Amino acid sequence: MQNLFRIADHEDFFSRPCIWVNGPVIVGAGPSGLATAACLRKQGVPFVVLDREECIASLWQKRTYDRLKLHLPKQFCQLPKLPFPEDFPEYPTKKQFIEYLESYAKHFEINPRFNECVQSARYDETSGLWRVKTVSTNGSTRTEVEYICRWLVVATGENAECVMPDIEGLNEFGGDVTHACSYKSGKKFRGKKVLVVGCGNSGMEISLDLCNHNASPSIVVRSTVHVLPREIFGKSTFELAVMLMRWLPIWLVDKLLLLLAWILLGNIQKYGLKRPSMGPLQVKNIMGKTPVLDIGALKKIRSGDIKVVPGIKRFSRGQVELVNGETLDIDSIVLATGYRSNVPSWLQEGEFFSKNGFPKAPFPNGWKGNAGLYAVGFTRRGLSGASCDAMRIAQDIGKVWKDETKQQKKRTTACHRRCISQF
Ligand SMILES: Cc1cc2nc3c(=O)[nH]c(=O)nc-3n(C[C@H](O)[C@H](O)[C@H](O)COP(=O)(O)OP(=O)(O)OC[C@H]3O[C@@H](n4cnc5c(N)ncnc54)[C@H](O)[C@@H]3O)c2cc1C
Ligand SMILES: NC(=O)C1=CN([C@@H]2O[C@H](COP(=O)(O)OP(=O)(O)OC[C@H]3O[C@@H](n4cnc5c(N)ncnc54)[C@H](OP(=O)(O)O)[C@@H]3O)[C@@H](O)[C@H]2O)C=CC1
Ligand SMILES: O=C(O)C(=O)Cc1c[nH]c2ccccc12
Repeated sequence: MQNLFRIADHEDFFSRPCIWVNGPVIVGAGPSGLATAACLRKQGVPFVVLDREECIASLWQKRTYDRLKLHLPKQFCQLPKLPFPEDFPEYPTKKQFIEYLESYAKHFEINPRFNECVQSARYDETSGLWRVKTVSTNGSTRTEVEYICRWLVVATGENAECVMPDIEGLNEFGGDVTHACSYKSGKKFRGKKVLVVGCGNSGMEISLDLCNHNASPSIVVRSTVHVLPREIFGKSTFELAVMLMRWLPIWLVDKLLLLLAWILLGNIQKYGLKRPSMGPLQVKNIMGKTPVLDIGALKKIRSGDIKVVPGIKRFSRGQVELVNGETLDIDSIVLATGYRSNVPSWLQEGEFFSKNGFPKAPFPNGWKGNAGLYAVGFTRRGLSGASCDAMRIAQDIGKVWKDETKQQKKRTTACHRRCISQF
């Protein structure tokens, strides 16, 4: 590793080794971190990528179910500078997407430092540098390291932690309770009555998967939900929306989408699926809540194979009591209650990021903070938003890098910071 070196005489109180990074530290080796690293590579800027897991794209490799496919067409999901292979289908499978990400990392020679969980990062005013502390564990051995760098790229994602709801009686339930991030397939739920809590894309697709494995799912819809067909007259709904957005205001695109959804799906409210008063794209933009792109759950709801139930009042042993007073016997619970950012738990900064772990400035301005701080993949616009951020960040850092390299060459002075040394 050429752009790292250990500052042997600079260890802190707990003899945590300090490592100088020549170039930015990127926290997270998911699609966002990989895209940023690839764009930096193209600019000739060295970098270090850190990830808490032992693989790239850990969300996709370890925390998603088997039947998952990308739900936006492939052209909206590929990362910068290396398109998907031509033989990929319109909606690549999770396996194909992971294969693509692996080859992407290889192509751009991105070798993350795995098993490095960032515990804190703070900007040191005196030195003008970022101090990034990590912990790695190997069995009972715990190693702490501090990385020191000039630029910090936050790429830990919108889905870093699972949201576990605090519902009365959940501890007394007694049966199997799984978060969507640990759900793999409906195989082990065959013949079981399963309560799926949450009706986003995860809750809907898991309910469908449970049906396909001969389980009996009930899905909790506690508030409202936008369901759209994944395709409208053979064309991707998302693609259609992107096209319409070029000419029309968002509220009008929303009205058209809802009209088309009504023609194709009919009135879904009669099944317990009440729509928000705001349109689907506006809800996504303002609240960050993704509309459900239906791939078959609605048909099962219509046929009664998936039962829609209102909010939960409380759980008791083997049972759930709903807000309408109904009580259901259930064997298992799947919590498809969503995810959250973990940035506030480790980044010691309050100007650029807000308390919810997202940049305060909305898209397209949430990628650059002060003092060399950047964020990639917090746009609520999926993989295409992450690609946009990555290109902007690499260009921004690349410009400074190139200017300084030019100046250094002119002066022909050896710069300590830029010296290429061995770790
Ligand atoms: C089930 C599911 C399906 C999706 N499908 C689509 C889709 O079809 N199209 C689309 O555009 N978007 C989709 N998304 C949105 C999703 O956000 C992106 O696909 C994508 O994974 C985001 O990439 P990311 O790199 O920003 O975050 P992630 O993929 O979550 O990667 C973040 C990485 O940071 C690491 N990390 C986190 N905290 C730390 C820490 N403290 N220290 C070190 N490392 C850390 C994690 O281990 C992880 O590897 C989907 C999301 C989910 C949950
Ligand atoms: N094929 C694909 O590409 C897929 C993509 N995804 C993406 O992953 C991201 C995360 O999706 P998802 O995991 O569905 O999370 P979401 O945040 O989209 O949905 C969470 C759901 O849980 C509900 N909820 C939360 N707490 C409770 C509670 N206490 N009681 C009842 N309901 C509750 C929410 O209801 P409320 O709205 O009332 O708060 C909401 O319906 C999204 O961007 C999604 O598009 C997910 C799956 C598949
Ligand atoms: O799948 C996701 O989570 C996404 O964020 C992809 C996405 C971005 N913008 C959208 C609008 C409608 C449906 C999905 C998306």
